[in-house]
Amino acid sequence: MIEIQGLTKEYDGVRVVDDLSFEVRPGVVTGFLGPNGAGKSTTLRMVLGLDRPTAGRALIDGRPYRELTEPLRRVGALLDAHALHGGRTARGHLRWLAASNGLPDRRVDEVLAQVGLADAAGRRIRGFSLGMRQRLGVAAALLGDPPALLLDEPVNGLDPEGIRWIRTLLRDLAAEGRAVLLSSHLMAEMSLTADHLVVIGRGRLLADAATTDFIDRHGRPRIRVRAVDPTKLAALLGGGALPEPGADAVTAEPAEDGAWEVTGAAPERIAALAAAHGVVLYEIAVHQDSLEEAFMRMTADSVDYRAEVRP
Ligand SMILES: Nc1ncnc2c1ncn2[C@@H]1O[C@H](COP(=O)(O)OP(=O)(O)OP(=O)(O)O)[C@@H](O)[C@H]1O
Repeated sequence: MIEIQGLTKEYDGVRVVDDLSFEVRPGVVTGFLGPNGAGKSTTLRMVLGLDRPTAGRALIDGRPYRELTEPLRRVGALLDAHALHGGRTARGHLRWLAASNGLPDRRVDEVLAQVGLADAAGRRIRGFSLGMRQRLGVAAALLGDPPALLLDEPVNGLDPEGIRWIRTLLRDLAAEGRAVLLSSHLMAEMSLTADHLVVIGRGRLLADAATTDFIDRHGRPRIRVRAVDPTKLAALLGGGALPEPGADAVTAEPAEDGAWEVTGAAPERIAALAAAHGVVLYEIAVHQDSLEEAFMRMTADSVDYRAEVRP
């Protein structure tokens, strides 16, 4: 379990992480999202004791990272896949890490196999592709078999097979009861991997919710409608038949192939209206926004919100 409590970081008087509080719970993949410069990496560095908070604290199993006696057994991290000694072999790098952290040598070959690098174990890291470096970084994070994992952009540089591999790996690690925190800008991937989302903007917490709840809350379902006679449908929906007095904003816009897209009205109501006007529908389908659309809408809202609270 990772607990972030009132975490704050200022650089030269500028707050880049601002009173942030959230938990990364065991058994769950938590996605950590935010626009560029939102403060994600700074937060992860503070959790790992690489940066000192200006205020607040980050706890791993109840203790700050710097107080952990065997840190690699408590938390594994992938921060920057480039920060590797190129002259070492993959196995050499992991053996050095295991030895300096009091971890059994047998773990080295176990994690190399787990990340699919067994065949490249004896090769020097400088010849590794970015994807191979990412896998080696994941191997290092897993070396101490830790109950918590932090991964900053782990799919960076991975091909589609690698992306699928990491998704399955992270979901399996969470299913084993580990707490997994994952940052990524790839929204489609995030929506497939993360059960829970923590979203920050300019260092502040914007959302802490189950992924499905986040999309339901910030996405806007659209109802796609098609009729046997598109002209009749256009006359009905384009003629403003849908909005009722006092109703929430209802929009009806033409889409391709004579279809219309309606927001703000229930599908039952659209079907009933069409039936009442003798318009025969042959398609009526609800489309929920993707995580990306929900995220864009949410962070756009947050810009307005910040404009209100910050002069
Ligand atoms: N050592 C530092 N000194 C001064 N400012 C810093 C330092 N490290 C980060 N910052 C600033 O803090 C802010 C947050 O940066 P951070 O890298 O944490 O964001 P991020 O959410 O990880 O962004 P990205 O998605 O681009 O990786 C940025 O404005 C950055 O310029």
